[in-house]
Amino acid sequence: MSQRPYSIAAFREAARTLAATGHRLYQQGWSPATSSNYSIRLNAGHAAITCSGKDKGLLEETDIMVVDLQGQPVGDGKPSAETLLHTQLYRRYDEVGAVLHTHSHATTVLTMHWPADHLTLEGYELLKALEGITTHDTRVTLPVFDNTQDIAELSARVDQAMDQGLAHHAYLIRGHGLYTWAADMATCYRQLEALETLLAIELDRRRLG
Ligand SMILES: CSC[C@@H](O)[C@@H](O)C(=O)COP(=O)(O)O
Ligand SMILES: [Zn+2]
Repeated sequence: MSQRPYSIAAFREAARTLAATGHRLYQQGWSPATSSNYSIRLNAGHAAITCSGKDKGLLEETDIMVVDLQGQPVGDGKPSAETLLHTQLYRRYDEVGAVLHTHSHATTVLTMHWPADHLTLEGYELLKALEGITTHDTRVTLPVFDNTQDIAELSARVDQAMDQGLAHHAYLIRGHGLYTWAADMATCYRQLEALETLLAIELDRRRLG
């Protein structure tokens, strides 16, 4: 009998956390129409991730599966179409323990209406919700990558940008959404909530002119 390459207890806890996270993010309006994907690292070589095409407002523990860090399924299930954007982060940074991806109104309008390849958040107290930031007197630059259906190609572009020192807490994909990552899900959720709130504020401020 072959042994699972991860702890079943760790998987069950991750599946519970991911399902609850989906409910919260759906209620915020940041994960509509089956969009978004979420993951938690299980160990050095595996992550629990949402299966593809699931309604995040109704997400269940059975909608979570395991992939290796090459993005290959371990066991049954069809992993998120964007799995490689998660595994790129887990492979690159040993300290990353959770990844969240959302499709909010604000990230979509900001990246579709303004053609810039980055978006800057500066001077906001809420930036202190991001890992490692201790003052409002700071600037966070989020790279904006053009969207594609070739996720392997996009994950290579993200990796190259990180080689150049870009993308410390999060990045945006044009007309698509936000990816953010942190050491654990509580930190990652806090960071996501801060970023989505600040991006909605940024959109309002630009509308006001
Ligand atoms: C339903 S449109 C959104 C998808 O194309 C995709 O961007 C997404 O976030 C969800 O894909 P999934 O394969 O369910 O993880
Ligand atoms: Zn997406």
